Amino acid sequence: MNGDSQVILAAHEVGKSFGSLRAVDGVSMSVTRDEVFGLAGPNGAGKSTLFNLLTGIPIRPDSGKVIFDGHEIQNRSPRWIAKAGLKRTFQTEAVFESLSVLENVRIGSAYGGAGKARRWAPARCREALDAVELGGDPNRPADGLSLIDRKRLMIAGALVSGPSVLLLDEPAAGLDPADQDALIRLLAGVRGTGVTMVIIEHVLSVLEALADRMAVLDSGRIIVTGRPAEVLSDPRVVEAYLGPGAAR
Ligand SMILES: Nc1ncnc2c1ncn2[C@@H]1O[C@H](COP(=O)(O)OP(=O)(O)OP(=O)(O)O)[C@@H](O)[C@H]1O
Repeated sequence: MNGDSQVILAAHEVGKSFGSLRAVDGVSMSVTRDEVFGLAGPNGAGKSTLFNLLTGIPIRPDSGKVIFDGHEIQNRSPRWIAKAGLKRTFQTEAVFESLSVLENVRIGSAYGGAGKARRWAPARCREALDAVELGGDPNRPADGLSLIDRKRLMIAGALVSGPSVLLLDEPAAGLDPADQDALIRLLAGVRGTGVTMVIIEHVLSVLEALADRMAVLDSGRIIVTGRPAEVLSDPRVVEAYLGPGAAR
C-alpha cells in the first residue's frame, strides 16, 4: 500500500470568499485513516468555514478540491457526502428537545450511512448511545439532558450511520474540566472503534490529549501542521493567538 492510499480525507488548495473576505484561502491538508487530526486557530480564522466546505453544508468551495475516500466531493450534495461516510457535528448542540433520546439518534440515522433496515434498527441506535456512554432510559425526553449529555447525543446521532470520518466542531465548548475529561475519554473510545476524526477545538488540552497531528489556521490559511506539542510551542502559533511580538 502506498502512502496516499492511507489518506481518507484531503483538501487541495480549497478556498472560499464572502464578498471581499477570503475566509478560507487555499487550504491543503490530508487526514489518514484512523487518525485524530486537530484544527485550532483564533476566532474567525476560518475553521468552521473549512468544515462547511469539506461537507458541503451549507456551502461549497469556490476553488480547490476535496477528496474523500478516493472520490472528488466538492460538488457533491451534503446527502451524498454523508451517505459516503463523512459526517459532522455543529458548534451548537442540535438536539430536538420535544423528542426522546432514542428518537434524536434515529434522526441522525436517517441521514446517510448503511441500508434502510440497519439504519432504523433500535439496536443500532442503542449501540451509538453506548459508544458515547449515554446511559439511562433511551425513551426519556431529551430536554432534561445536561450540556455534556446533549453533546453525547449529538455525537451519537452522527455515529449511528457508521461514518468512517467524523468532523467535530468545538465539542468541548462550554464544558467544565471534569466534563472535558469525560469528553476526551469518550472520543478516545470512538477512535477505538475505527472512526477517523477531525476536531476543531479552542480547548487545546483536548487536542493535546487526542490529536496525532494538528494544524493551526490564521486568516484562512494553515500556518503550521505537526504534532500538538510542536505546533503549540511554535512562535508563529503563539503570535497568531497573542499578536505580533508575543513569541519573542
Ligand atoms: N456565511 C458567511 N457570510 C459572510 N461571512 C462569513 C460567513 N461565514 C463565515 N464568515 C466569515 O468568515 C470568517 C471565518 O469564519 P469561521 O466561522 O469559519 O471562523 P472560525 O475559525 O470557525 O471562528 P470561531 O473559532 O470563532 O468559530 C469570519 O470572518 C466570519 O465572519
